[in-house]
Amino acid sequence: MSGAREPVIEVRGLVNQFGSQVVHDGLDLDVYRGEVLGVVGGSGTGKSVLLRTIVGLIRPKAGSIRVFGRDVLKASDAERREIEKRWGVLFQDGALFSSLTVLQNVEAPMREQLSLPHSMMKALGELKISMVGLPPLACGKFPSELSGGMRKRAGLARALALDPEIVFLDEPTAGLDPIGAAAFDELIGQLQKSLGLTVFMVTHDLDSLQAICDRVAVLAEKRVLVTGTMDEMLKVDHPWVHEYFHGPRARAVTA
Ligand SMILES: Nc1ncnc2c1ncn2[C@@H]1O[C@H](COP(=O)(O)OP(=O)(O)OP(=O)(O)O)[C@@H](O)[C@H]1O
Repeated sequence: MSGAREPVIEVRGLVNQFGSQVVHDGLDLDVYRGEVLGVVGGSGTGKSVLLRTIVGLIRPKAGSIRVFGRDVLKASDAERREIEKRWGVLFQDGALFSSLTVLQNVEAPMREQLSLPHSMMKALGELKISMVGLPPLACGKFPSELSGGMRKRAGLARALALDPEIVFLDEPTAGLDPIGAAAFDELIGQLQKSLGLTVFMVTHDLDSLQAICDRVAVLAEKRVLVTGTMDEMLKVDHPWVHEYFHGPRARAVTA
């Protein structure tokens, strides 16, 4: 993680509500440039909703979200497009277009955002696909022809299509076997270091937290209850945090 703590995402007083259900109530969070932040919390605490709100898929009821110092909720459409070019998102299921090949999926954000000759997009797409450890043969395959792990990698290649500064990952290792999950963690860690990425990662995976996260943010009680390193999490006196970081699964990871 870089020494200067420059916040690239600043969330303040966020309120999200669906009908009578308040999911976030005054949530604050900073994400610093170059860090890998793991976002954890019990099921339904609003981790995915937080990610989706930051990237503009959910409009919050109240609060402010600054990304790269700009208020994304008040940005014009043109400003938003400029900001969106600077991040990539990997959704839980990869969210690939099923009717497009892997290469066409990776080219899609380039077609939308850049005006480049097709030969250049193809070359860049192939580069991203190799960066995530997929063989060249994968370029011409459709998502349905890939394993779950390969689909995640293809989704990651698409998230990297525009050379983003921030990557948002929603439970990237969910559904992978432990070896596949460890390999995916290693890939994210390597890419983060070599590309200097800031990573916002929603996860349930204690191995991922231990392996690649610089800091952890715990969602509970409709807000970010606490942030800190894994070591700091061990000292937090809160029932859910204690159970999560001291439970049998945690002991196996931190031992
Ligand atoms: N578009 C929506 N409309 C209505 N309710 C929603 C919507 N999106 C999410 N919710 C509700 O908001 C709450 C938080 O959902 P979210 O998916 O963020 O949880 P999570 O912390 O990511 O959970 P999990 O760990 O189980 O994936 C849930 O109760 C969910 O039903």
